[in-house]
Order: sequence, then structure tokens, then C-alpha cells
Amino acid sequence: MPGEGIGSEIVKEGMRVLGVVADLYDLDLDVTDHVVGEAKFKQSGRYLSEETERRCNELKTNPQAAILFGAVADEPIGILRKQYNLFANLRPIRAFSQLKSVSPLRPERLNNVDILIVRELVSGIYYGERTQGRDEQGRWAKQEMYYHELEVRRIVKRALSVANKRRKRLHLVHKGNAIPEIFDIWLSVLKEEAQDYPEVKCHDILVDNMAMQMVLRPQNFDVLLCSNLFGDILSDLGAGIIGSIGLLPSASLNEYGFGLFESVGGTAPDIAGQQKANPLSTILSVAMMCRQTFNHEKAARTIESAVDEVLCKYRTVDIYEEGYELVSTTEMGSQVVAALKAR
Ligand SMILES: NC(=O)C1=CN([C@@H]2O[C@H](COP(=O)(O)OP(=O)(O)OC[C@H]3O[C@@H](n4cnc5c(N)ncnc54)[C@H](O)[C@@H]3O)[C@@H](O)[C@H]2O)C=CC1
Ligand SMILES: CC(C)CC(=O)C(=O)O
Ligand SMILES: [Mg+2]
Repeated sequence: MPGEGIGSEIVKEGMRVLGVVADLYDLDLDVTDHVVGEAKFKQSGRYLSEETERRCNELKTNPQAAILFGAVADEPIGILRKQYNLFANLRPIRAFSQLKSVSPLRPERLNNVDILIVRELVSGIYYGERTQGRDEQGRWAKQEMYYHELEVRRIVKRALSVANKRRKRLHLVHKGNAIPEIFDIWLSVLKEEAQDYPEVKCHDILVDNMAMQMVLRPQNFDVLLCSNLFGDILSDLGAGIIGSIGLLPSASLNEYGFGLFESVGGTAPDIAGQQKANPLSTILSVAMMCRQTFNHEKAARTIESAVDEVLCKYRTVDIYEEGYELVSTTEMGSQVVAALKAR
């Protein structure tokens, strides 16, 4: 599902990489293209075609099925996530040693930066009830933030389980001082569920402080457990820390393991259609798909190391520095393909 804006440009490169990796490792893939997005939405009053919806419904309980997604403007992605209950959004933020001088942070602050944002993706304020009106003084609008304990528990369990496989350090990011009812649920559920993971060191931190700490001491953090809104905002902050959002992949999974893999960024209207987008976020999302959906760690690592290799020489404009070769979206994809084929 390439979607709109740079979505189609970056997914094209992701698909080329997937094709090469499938050949390298004999993966038997069944691939279909689907149109999604605002344009389709406007034309037909739907955000997915009937055929796309039928196919997704057929596959939504299949852990070996996945969507490679580009980007869409505004609502359709939220609807897609909700419809297929893709509640567990995993967003790794790893600093690349080759890109230390692209980051606005001092190079020594980027040593060992390896954060995983585990973001709740199908509830919270983005999905709260919306009302608006007008009175004598002007317009008013209200959007509610809602969390049910069940929604909190499943993401808390997921975050603990992934933290247990990583550096065993988890921070619950919240705003319990200003939104106490909601975050009391998060804090108490974490306390309960953490009993099952005695080795994971759990902390909680207010989101405003978290934003500052992430810039000052990013290497102090491992797993950040976030509600929908805070995870969204902190992901882009993480992109800023490592140098570009064009480097950040993501996976969004439901309870069966069916997943949607996509770049963390959006349609990027400022650069769309100009071959300036960095496709590495989608290519690294393909690596996450190999690991998660195809259970093929080797394929995932091969893609990741090809990306590492390519970054030593080639740069799209978002991460360009003197001394490197400036390449377009397609050329960056071709360099990753070449690095893979050379293996
Ligand atoms: N999953 C999705 O489909 C998402 C959709 N959006 C939508 O995208 C539209 C634009 O939103 P913005 O706030 O402008 O965020 P954006 O992420 O599209 O762009 C923000 C900045 O990052 C740059 N950027 C994004 N991806 C890049 C890439 N791969 N390579 C190089 N630079 C990249 C853009 O050029 C821009 O300067 C909105 O309609 C928004 O709702 C935003 C985020 C996610
Ligand atoms: C529709 C938005 C919530 C998409 C977005 O910004 C994101 O998931 O990062
Ligand atoms: Mg976002």
C-alpha cells in the first residue's frame, strides 16, 4: 500500500529490496498492490477498496501476512490501524555511527543510542469522542482521551516482553500530574504486570521531562512505553536526535501478529515527487518485516548491514554531508540492492 506523497517513492524502493532478499533466501512471497489514501477516499467515499478490505480481513489473523505501507494524508491510516487492531507500534531509534555529524547533538551523546518506543496505537486521544459547537463568544471543540484497562494491559505486557529481550530497562512515559485518572491506570497496570518480569527495571517519567532527557541523555533509555499521543511526538523527537525521520522504520502489530510496516514519517508534501525522500526508513521497515513476519533474522540483518554499508558512501539530501555522494530516492534504493547482490 504505497499511499500518497513520498509514500509511493519510498515503498517502491522497499519492494525492490524485498524482492532481492526473497531471491537470496528463497522466500516464497505472494504480493499484491493496493491503492489507499485520501484520493481514493474522496473518489469512492471509502478509504480502502472493497477488494483491499476483503484481502485484509482474510489475512488479519495471519502472523505471516503483512502490509508494507507508504504514507497517507491524515485520517485513513488511523482508520486502518483501528480496523485491524494494530495496537502495538514498535519504533526503534538507533543512532548510526556513520551519521554522527548529521545529528544536531554532539557526537559523544550519540554513543550507544538504541531506544525502542512501544506506542499504544489504537486508543487514547486520537480516537476519543469529538464534539464541537459555538456559543456567544465563539467556537469550542472537545476531544476526549479514553483508555480502558484492557487496552493498557496488552501494550504494557508487550513492552515488558520486548524490554526483557533487550537491555531490560523500561520507562513508562506519562503525564500523571495533569491527567491523573488515565495515567493511574497505566502506572498501576505496569506495577502489576512487572511482577512477571523481575529482571526488567521499570521507571516512570513525565513526558515533558522525557522530551528533555531524550535530547540530553538519549543513551540512558532502552524501552519507552508510551500512550498514542506521546509516542507519536517522541518518535519525531527521536528522528531529530539521530538526524532524519527518513531513517526511522516501524511495525504495528495486532494480537495475532499480523502487521503493518511503514516509515515513521508522513507524506512529506514539501519534497514529494522530487526524488528527495530517503527510502531507508521503508527499507529498514522491510527488515523489521523479515524479522517479525517471516521469522527470518538473517534476512533482516542482511538488509540492515547493507544499509550500514551504503551510508558510508551515499546520502540522500536529508542526511547529506560534504564528501559523500548525493543520491536520489531511487539511486539510494539501487545502492542497497547492489550491496545485497554483492553478498
Ligand atoms: N503513517 C502515515 O501515513 C503518516 C501520515 N502523516 C501525514 O503526512 C502529512 C504531512 O505531515 P508532516 O507533518 O509534514 O510530516 P512528514 O513526516 O510528512 O514530514 C515532516 C518533515 O520530514 C521530512 N520527511 C518525512 N519523511 C521523509 C523521508 N522519508 N525522507 C526525507 N525526509 C522526510 C519532510 O520532508 C518534512 O520536512 C500529513 O497529512 C500527516 O497527517 C504523518 C505521519 C505519518
Ligand atoms: C495520523 C497520525 C497519528 C500519524 C502519525 O503521525 C504517526 O503515526 O506517526
Ligand atoms: Mg507522527
